[in-house]
Amino acid sequence: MTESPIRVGVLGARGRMGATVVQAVEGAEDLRLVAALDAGEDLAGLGDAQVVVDFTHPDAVMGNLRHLIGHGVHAVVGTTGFTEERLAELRGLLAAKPELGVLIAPNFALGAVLAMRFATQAARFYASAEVVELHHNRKADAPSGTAAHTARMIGAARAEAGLAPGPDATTSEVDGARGAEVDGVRVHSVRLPGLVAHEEIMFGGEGETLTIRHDSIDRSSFMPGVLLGVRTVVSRPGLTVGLENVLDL
Ligand SMILES: NC(=O)C1=CN([C@@H]2O[C@H](COP(=O)(O)OP(=O)(O)OC[C@H]3O[C@@H](n4cnc5c(N)ncnc54)[C@H](O)[C@@H]3O)[C@@H](O)[C@H]2O)C=CC1
Ligand SMILES: O=C(O)C1=N[C@H](C(=O)O)C[C@H](O)C1
Repeated sequence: MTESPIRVGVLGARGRMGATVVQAVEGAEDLRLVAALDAGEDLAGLGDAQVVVDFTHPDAVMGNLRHLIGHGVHAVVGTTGFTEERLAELRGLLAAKPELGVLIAPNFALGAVLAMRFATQAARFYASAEVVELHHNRKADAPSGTAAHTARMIGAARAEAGLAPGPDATTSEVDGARGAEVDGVRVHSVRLPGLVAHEEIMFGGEGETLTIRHDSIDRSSFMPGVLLGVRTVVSRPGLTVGLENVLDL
């Protein structure tokens, strides 16, 4: 007996990512697109979607998730802007819906997930680490969700290894020249037309540096991860943050 396709809705369907997800879902035999909504459209239009993919805006995503969880719909979320407070609220909402899954991934590209994992492995061996992320100039948030997630993973690995802050002789600085600090790791954001999504994770130690770089040169790079998320989330209850958990890295 063949299984019926998973019914999928997309929020942010007219955006750069949402439109790409709509195409990817339409091209997958085991998935069926049942709704494609954008800003200003009633969430009732999601109909009988089992899983909703959200690529909207950091200001919109929590409202969408409250609605989805309230209506018993699984969610795969690429939208950025998640803080510990937001994650705690979602865990609270999901506690009342033990069968429901929400997967939030700051980055759905396989290479980006691997780069973060490699960086976490390298972190304890180097005195200093800094992250540079480079994106198209229509991006709303800085630093990128990926860079913030990377910095948090490196920060946790450094703390576990008992590393002191990296040596830095800077005594005078133009505001922002040394980037933003996320969990003790400096993060620098570049915005340029022509770019898609890029990240360099740089480590410095005694007489050497290590650079781990990932480039998404097309938004199709995110689609295998998004589709994997849709297929996985229906049988993965609770809140999962990071595609690395689905890939068992
Ligand atoms: N996790 C990942 O792998 C990736 C995450 N992103 C993130 O996804 C988000 C969207 O990125 P883009 O597609 O480049 O932005 P975009 O601006 O091209 O698209 C966002 C779309 O969402 C719509 N929207 C806004 N509020 C909405 C609401 N309440 N309900 C339904 N639709 C709404 C907008 O009208 C727009 O069409 C950003 O947070 C970005 O950082 C982007 C690429 C990959
Ligand atoms: O806005 C984007 O484009 C991207 N957003 C995500 C992020 O903020 O990390 C993922 C990827 O970098 C593309």
